[in-house]
Amino acid sequence: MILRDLIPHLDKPVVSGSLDTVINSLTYDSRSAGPGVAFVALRGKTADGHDFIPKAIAAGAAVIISEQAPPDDVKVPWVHVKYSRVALAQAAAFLHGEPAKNLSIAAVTGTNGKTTTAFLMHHLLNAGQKRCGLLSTVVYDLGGQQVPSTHTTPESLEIQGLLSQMRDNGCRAVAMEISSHALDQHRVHGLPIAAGVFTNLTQDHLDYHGTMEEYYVAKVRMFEMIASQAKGAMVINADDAWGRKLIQRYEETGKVIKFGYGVGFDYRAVNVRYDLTGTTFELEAKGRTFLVRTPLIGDFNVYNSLGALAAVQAMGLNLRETVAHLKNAPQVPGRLERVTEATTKFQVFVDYAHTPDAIENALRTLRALRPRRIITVFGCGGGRDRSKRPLMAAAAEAGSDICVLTSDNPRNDDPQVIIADAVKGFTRPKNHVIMVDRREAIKIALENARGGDLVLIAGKGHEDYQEIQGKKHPFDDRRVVRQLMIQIAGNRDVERAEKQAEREIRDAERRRPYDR
Ligand SMILES: CC(=O)N[C@H]1[C@@H](OP(=O)(O)OP(=O)(O)OC[C@H]2O[C@@H](n3ccc(=O)[nH]c3=O)[C@H](O)[C@@H]2O)O[C@H](CO)[C@@H](O)[C@@H]1O[C@H](C)C(=O)N[C@@H](C)C(=O)N[C@H](CCC(=O)O)C(=O)O
Ligand SMILES: Nc1ncnc2c1ncn2[C@@H]1O[C@H](COP(=O)(O)OP(=O)(O)OP(=O)(O)O)[C@@H](O)[C@H]1O
Ligand SMILES: N[C@H](CCC[C@H](N)C(=O)O)C(=O)O
Ligand SMILES: [Mg+2]
Repeated sequence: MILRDLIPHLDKPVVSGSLDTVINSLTYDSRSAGPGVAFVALRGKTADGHDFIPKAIAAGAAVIISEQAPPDDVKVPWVHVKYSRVALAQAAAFLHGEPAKNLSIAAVTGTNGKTTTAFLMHHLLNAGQKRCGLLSTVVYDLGGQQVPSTHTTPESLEIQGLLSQMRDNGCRAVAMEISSHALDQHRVHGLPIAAGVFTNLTQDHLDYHGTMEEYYVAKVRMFEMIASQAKGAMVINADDAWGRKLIQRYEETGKVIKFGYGVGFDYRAVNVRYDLTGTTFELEAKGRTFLVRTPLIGDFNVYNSLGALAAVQAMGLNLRETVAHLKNAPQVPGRLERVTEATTKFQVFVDYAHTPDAIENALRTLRALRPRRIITVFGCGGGRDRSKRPLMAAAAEAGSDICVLTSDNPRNDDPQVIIADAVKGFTRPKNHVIMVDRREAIKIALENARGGDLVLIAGKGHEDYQEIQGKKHPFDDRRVVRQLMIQIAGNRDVERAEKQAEREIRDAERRRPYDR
């Protein structure tokens, strides 16, 4: 494209230089600027892209897009805009041929349940004959082709590139998680949302947003986007206090769909029952009652199921058929994923609970399975909201018989300091063990588990690494559990135990593949 074609797609740009300048691609990182590339200067949390404009020019950048006016002596074509993150989203959409125009977008935001809800919507849309892509914390699915996920919601430039590949692969819909960071940083600017789900809001990311109110304000942006569109459904958890605030704010738009357990909600669950193999409940919606079965367990997965069902129904799928498809929902990797067989003496679950609320919910769900005791292994992430650490410990202690406090991803923090922060949340000194090394901590839990017990390994879910001092080391809770179980059962040959664990993992993945 040439600069002239791009200009009408940006908000009030002030342009200097030749409008016939050719632009082949965009970047927001000076290190990948070069001839034919337009460099967009973003203000970041740790650096300011404007400081790197001279570097981008030295590398041969074709155009600069910036929140600063050009200096007098500059020779490179320059586009001065008010918000460069918005300009990046607009330019990326144009460069990729506006892929969102060909895709129906099912979005989900909230503190917990985004990945699970996105997986469910992806599964239901695919099963309902709308070939569907997926943007999630766990994986990006471009319509059958899977690529590793870098962010829950990547930068707008990456989003538009991924959406264009989905479109080219024949997708008609996409299920995507929208994080509060993405909303705050305009990563999803301009995307038309057919249905947007709000799961809940509880403490997380206060390191970034400062207060719960600010965190909520970021989430509101997704609903502001839907409110400003001609169409679109707002699917909101009406049992959540922040959800009710959203409902009040948008009720008059006529776009709100309420879900939860409350009487009179548009999608309401009653008579919920669950066991190790799944959950059954009655759905009251559209003046009818449907018997729903899902392989996901727990009350919170009832919420995730309700949100997903309501969203895809609002997007035009038949509710009765959709309810039937929920039976075959995939295991969401690392979300209450049972690593043991139903016949094993004690059960082990791996779960991604890394907030106080998620730990509380995961433990309440597991307690309802009536185990003899619950042993919980958990840690807190480094480089993240420090104030959630003691709250996570308090939630773990309240729901467990024994806690093994260990490391999650320490990142650049000192693991001992993280543990010291968390320990402050414990009230009963005798019910916890501290073991910094996560593998050893899991071993302690497994060695101490007896018949009828249940072990929860919380925090890392699907992650296949542990980040220590900026370096990612291979570490997958599910693999580690399998290896240790084999070793504890008598096969002390570590190499053979690892091989056997790999075979078991392959078998488990064959039995319960996630949607492809
Ligand atoms: C806190 C946060 O969201 N940071 C994101 C942000 O980085 P930043 O603002 O810190 O960027 P920066 O390092 O200050 O640099 C500013 C600009 O200068 C540029 N730069 C920098 C150096 C240089 O030599 N040249 C140059 O041009 C950078 O490319 C950037 O454009 O913008 C970057 C580019 O888009 C993101 O990659 C980065 O995500 C980081 C890696 C991150 O960890 N983000 C997490 C917290 C996040 O976004 N998480 C949410 C999920 C949370 C949840 O729901 O649980 C997510 O959606 O994944
Ligand atoms: N609706 C829900 N309400 C409360 N807790 C939930 C809910 N759904 C899932 N959880 C808990 O939160 C954990 C994370 O779930 P999930 O990955 O679906 O959320 P997420 O919002 O995508 O998280 P992240 O922002 O970190 O990617 C789960 O492992 C489970 O313990
Ligand atoms: N999206 C979350 C994931 C946290 C996962 C947990 N394992 C940790 O490292 O704290 C975050 O980036 O804060
Ligand atoms: Mg997620």
